[in-house]
Amino acid sequence: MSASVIEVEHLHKAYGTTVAVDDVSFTVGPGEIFGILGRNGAGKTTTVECLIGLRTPDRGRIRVLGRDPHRDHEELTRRVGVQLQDGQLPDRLRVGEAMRLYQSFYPDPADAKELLAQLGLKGREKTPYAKLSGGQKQRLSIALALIGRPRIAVLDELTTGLDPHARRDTWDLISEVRDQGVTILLVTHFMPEAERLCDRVAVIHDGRVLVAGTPAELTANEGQPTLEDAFVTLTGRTA
Ligand SMILES: Nc1ncnc2c1ncn2[C@@H]1O[C@H](COP(=O)(O)OP(=O)(O)OP(=O)(O)O)[C@@H](O)[C@H]1O
Repeated sequence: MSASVIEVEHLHKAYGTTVAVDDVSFTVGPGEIFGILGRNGAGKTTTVECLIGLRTPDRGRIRVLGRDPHRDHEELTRRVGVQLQDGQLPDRLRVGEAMRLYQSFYPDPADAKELLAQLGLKGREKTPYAKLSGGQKQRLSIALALIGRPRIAVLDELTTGLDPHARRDTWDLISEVRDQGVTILLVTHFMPEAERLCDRVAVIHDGRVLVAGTPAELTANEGQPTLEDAFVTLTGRTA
């Protein structure tokens, strides 16, 4: 028996001769906001894609809510919300239509109007996806990740492209979502976001976990003033 909602043990994944993930292990507890940090190409996306069943690991064991992401993909799809990357929705799909479409995938979806208002998209229901600004697209992708009332939300580059006001509103929303018991996996290079939101983080470098702990532990262990300084020191040292 384990209390973890996400367990990754000795994950390994290569693309041909490129080893993207090389023996990555970590666990995430219920209601935690867990950050996966790393430079470009570190192996973050590959790790997350294995976690949500989009890729099959070469080796290692993954359990999400006690299930195997590959074998139990369909069941997990209903319980894990994933933020889409830019450009993954049809240009002509309207905001309200996208929300209704995603609501139809889940047994007990959240209220679309309320969620859009929380994300600053009130009154945008009739706007086609292509006519949204970059920040509005980003906020719609967060709304779609949360519409199914997931047990786990996987958020990749949560606030990239958002202005400071929208970013702070989004951070507040994510904190509220977590307070409702949702576990959050946050993939980011934006250290102030990780410092502000994450209970624990893992720094991935060249497909391996360099360190894991609270942002305060990592910062203190490196003797640095901020998580960003600690991150640069840690990942620069091994470059
Ligand atoms: N589909 C693919 N085919 C071949 N190589 C890939 C593929 N996807 C990723 N890679 C390689 O695997 C390594 C890890 O990539 P990954 O996308 O997991 O990193 P990342 O940490 O998410 O990077 P970024 O922050 O730039 O998104 C990189 O060397 C990348 O070039």
